Amino acid sequence: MTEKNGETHEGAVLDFSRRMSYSNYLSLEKVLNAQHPLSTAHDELLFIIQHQTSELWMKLAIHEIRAALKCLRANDLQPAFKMLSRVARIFEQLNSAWDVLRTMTPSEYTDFRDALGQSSGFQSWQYRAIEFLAGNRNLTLLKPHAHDPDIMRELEAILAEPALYDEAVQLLARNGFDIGEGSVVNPDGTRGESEKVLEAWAEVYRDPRRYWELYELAEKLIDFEDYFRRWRFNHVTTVERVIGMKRGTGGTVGVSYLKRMLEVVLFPELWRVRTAL
Ligand code: HEM
Ligand SMILES: N[C@@H](CC(=O)c1ccccc1NC=O)C(=O)O
Repeated sequence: MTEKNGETHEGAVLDFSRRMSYSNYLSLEKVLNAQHPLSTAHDELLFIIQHQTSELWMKLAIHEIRAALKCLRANDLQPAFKMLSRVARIFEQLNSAWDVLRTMTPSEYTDFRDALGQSSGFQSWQYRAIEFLAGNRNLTLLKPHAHDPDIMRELEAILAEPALYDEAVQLLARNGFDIGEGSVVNPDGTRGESEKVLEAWAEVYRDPRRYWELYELAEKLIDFEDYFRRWRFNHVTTVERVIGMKRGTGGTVGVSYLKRMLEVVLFPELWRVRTAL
């Protein structure tokens, strides 16, 4: 094939003056011009890109969880399984990404930490959205977003709907199990334990063949929480490695706060059922 400038390359289209190109389709102009370091420190670009890519993967996780919720509500479990598997894989991707950030030493981080002011991952609204979607709903954590009506609307819309775990427990009810009052929500938005919900899951786990879809759903949720826990663990370990026991820019005590978050359980009866079998 001959292009009008006379050059060819393996039949590839070479003239994009009037066609949609790779960059056009992906809005790379915007994405690749969205890194604005505030210092001259070499590692600040790593820090920014690490967070931006994490936020992009979180955007996809939110998209998948919301779609999975719709499917569960419609008793359409197979597509929900596929989406939940994808969410776990996204977290696996986020977990591997810590290896890149860990190449940054404490001295290298100190070179630009002051430039971050009081900004912190604590203010990641997409991270909160994922926690809220899963079922961990601490309303105090809406506060850092009170100044932004668009984000507040988005988070409140998520809070207005049942969470992933509520949908799973409702599915138990629709399959004839007695779930009592359903999943227990503690005053701080974390999940407590219901004996009835535990007993229902125990029945499912005692006879997986009979309740295969509920069993598969439970295992998808456990998989998701497993990867989510690994993310929290990688985060706190990286933080300790980089800033030790310093207070966080977001105002918390730092590592001790993050260690406490390791104890949060998203789907309590699904973990306890293992002991009950
Ligand atoms: C050197 C790297 C990092 C350090 C030193 C660090 C430090 C911290 C600290 C100290 C906190 C507690 C809140 C505060 O007071 O600031 C925090 C929270 C948080 N960080 Fe990071 N972080 C790092 C990397 C990341 C990355 C790559 C992400 C990915 C998006 C992230 C997301 C978060 C989130 C979501 C929270 C809130 C956790 C919660 O409330 O449970 N952080 N971080
Ligand atoms: N909380 C961190 C700062 C930090 O890590 C951060 C700052 C701005 C944007 C994202 C961040 N990442 C995770 O918390 C610190 O105390 O050093």
